[in-house]
Amino acid sequence: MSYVDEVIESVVKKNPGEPEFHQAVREVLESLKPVVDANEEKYRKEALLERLVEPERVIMFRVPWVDDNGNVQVNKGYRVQFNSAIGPYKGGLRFHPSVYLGIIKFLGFEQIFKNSLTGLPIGGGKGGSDFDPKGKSDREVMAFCQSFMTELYRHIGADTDVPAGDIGVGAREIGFMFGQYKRIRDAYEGVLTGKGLTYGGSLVRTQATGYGLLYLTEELLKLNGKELAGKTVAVSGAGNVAIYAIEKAYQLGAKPVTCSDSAGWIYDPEGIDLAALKEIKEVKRARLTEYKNYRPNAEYHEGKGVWSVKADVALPCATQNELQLEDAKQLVANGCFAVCEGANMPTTLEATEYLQENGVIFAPGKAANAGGVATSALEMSQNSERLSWSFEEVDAKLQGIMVNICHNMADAAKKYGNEGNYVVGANVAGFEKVAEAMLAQGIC
Ligand SMILES: NC(=O)C1=CN([C@@H]2O[C@H](COP(=O)(O)OP(=O)(O)OC[C@H]3O[C@@H](n4cnc5c(N)ncnc54)[C@H](OP(=O)(O)O)[C@@H]3O)[C@@H](O)[C@H]2O)C=CC1
Ligand SMILES: O=C(O)CCC(=O)C(=O)O
Repeated sequence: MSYVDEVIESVVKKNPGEPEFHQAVREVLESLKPVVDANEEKYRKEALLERLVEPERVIMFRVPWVDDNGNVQVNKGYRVQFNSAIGPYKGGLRFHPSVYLGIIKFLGFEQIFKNSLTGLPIGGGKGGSDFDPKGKSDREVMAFCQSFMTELYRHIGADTDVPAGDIGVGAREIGFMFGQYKRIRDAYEGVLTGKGLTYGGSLVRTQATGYGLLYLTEELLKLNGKELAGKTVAVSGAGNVAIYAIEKAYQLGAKPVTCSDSAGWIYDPEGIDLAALKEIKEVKRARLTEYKNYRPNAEYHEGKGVWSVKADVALPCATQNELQLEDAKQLVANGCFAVCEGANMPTTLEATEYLQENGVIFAPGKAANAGGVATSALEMSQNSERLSWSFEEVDAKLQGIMVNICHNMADAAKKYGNEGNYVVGANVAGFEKVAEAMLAQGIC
């Protein structure tokens, strides 16, 4: 059995009941085989892969809070500090009822390579809770966030671990958590990113993941002799990533025609009405059923279905494993030629293989959605120097980072004989720096 297969087998055995974590490890390690084969003796001697797949620290805690009826509620809280070889742990917090340890571990593991790809000094971490902010009052969300931070504060810090948002965690939640950290620690520091602009946030962070996704998509299409302008785009999700992906798609001359939430999806052949979408999701925090009030001619369907629409480019921006083999088949049959992942691991392994085998340009999330965390790292830099950069300056840096990621993953794929396989390219390019740093730092 190869070294890679041995480690995958042991991960499955040692981490039972965590299929998303197994999936993420398998995707990364399988594609690293050429690099691992070339360095097997050294890596085995140092147990490099065994250390890579084991988080440096896992923190799990109780989060008690009182709801608006005076009842005590209890949620689970997590922070997985996965790898600090190249910098302080960095990665978002997810508040969603589906959260359990396996989800946080898969996200933390992905984050190691994504953060490395940005070229910035940030390690990999992730956290969250099974708390569902949907339908809760602002006071309930505040009570939860304050309780969550009352435990988390002792494990994080501007130079140790810097959380940010993810599903269910936006500016409101970050604000409540920042306030509580400051109060307990008596320290005004850049301990979270995605902060509001009045208290240390960075311009462009709100837009960064969606914008970055489109910057990378445009560059990757160019590399493949195609262009984004004039193309029809299918987007899933209706949250932070999806909204700003749609905004930048318009700015780059494309036409986004779909979006979705966990209840249903919209097909608007005239192009998604961005102002309506922002009002429904960012202001009213309402369901997509409301979209018909703004655009009576658009279609609303319950359940899943975004990938059945005819589109040139698909941008999954909702959640893990939302694009499955049957969806991939529909996309290919409808002439889709590029899939770039805005969400983390939205495409199953079988669907990814099918898309690649059918000549679809496929950009994995750890490269395509790295603009969010990259801009978070720019927020950390601004906090450290106690300065704020202009929108244009941060946006230009973001664009430069995404273009670099695109070329680095394409070059790495080519170097290891897998030209055009950007899954291999992104994993190899992200891994090489982390591996070198881990080897240089000894057994730790
Ligand atoms: N925010 C960021 O900077 C970054 C986010 N990502 C990834 O992008 C994805 C989206 O995150 P973000 O936009 O921030 O999150 P949001 O919470 O802002 O939006 C998530 C969207 O996806 C939908 N969704 C979430 N879970 C499910 C589910 N189980 N089934 C169907 N739909 C679902 C939500 O619908 P509903 O409202 O009905 O729940 C919502 O429309 C995630 O995979 C996240 O990890 C990656 C890099 C950075
Ligand atoms: O901005 C960050 O620190 C993290 C963003 C994130 O959660 C992600 O990249 O998946």
